[in-house]
Amino acid sequence: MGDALPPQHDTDLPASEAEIEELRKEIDRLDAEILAAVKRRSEVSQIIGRTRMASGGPRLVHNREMKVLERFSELGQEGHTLAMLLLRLGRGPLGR
Ligand SMILES: O=C(O)C(=O)C[C@]1(C(=O)O)C=C[C@@H](O)C=C1
Repeated sequence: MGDALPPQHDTDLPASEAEIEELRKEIDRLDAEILAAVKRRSEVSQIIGRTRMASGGPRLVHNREMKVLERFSELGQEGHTLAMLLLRLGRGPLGR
């Protein structure tokens, strides 16, 4: 990941045009990975939810949701928002 590039530090000069191009490619690759992971996460979450409800269980599991929120809280308030969105995506169209 990014091993063709020199180490980057906050004090470095801005990246060259060529480096910007490489970095944008890295962003494009990361976005594709993130999108695939979010789609899969939503599928898995919906499978669990449907299975639980089919056997009479609750739609939501509070302590699991707390764990997800905690996990993303290292990113601060935006991490909390991101975790909430992931949980909403997992609920599917009926859960919003
Ligand atoms: O872990 C579960 O039991 C799930 O149903 C998954 C999940 C999630 O998306 O993380 C979704 C809904 C629940 O309220 C808690 C967690």
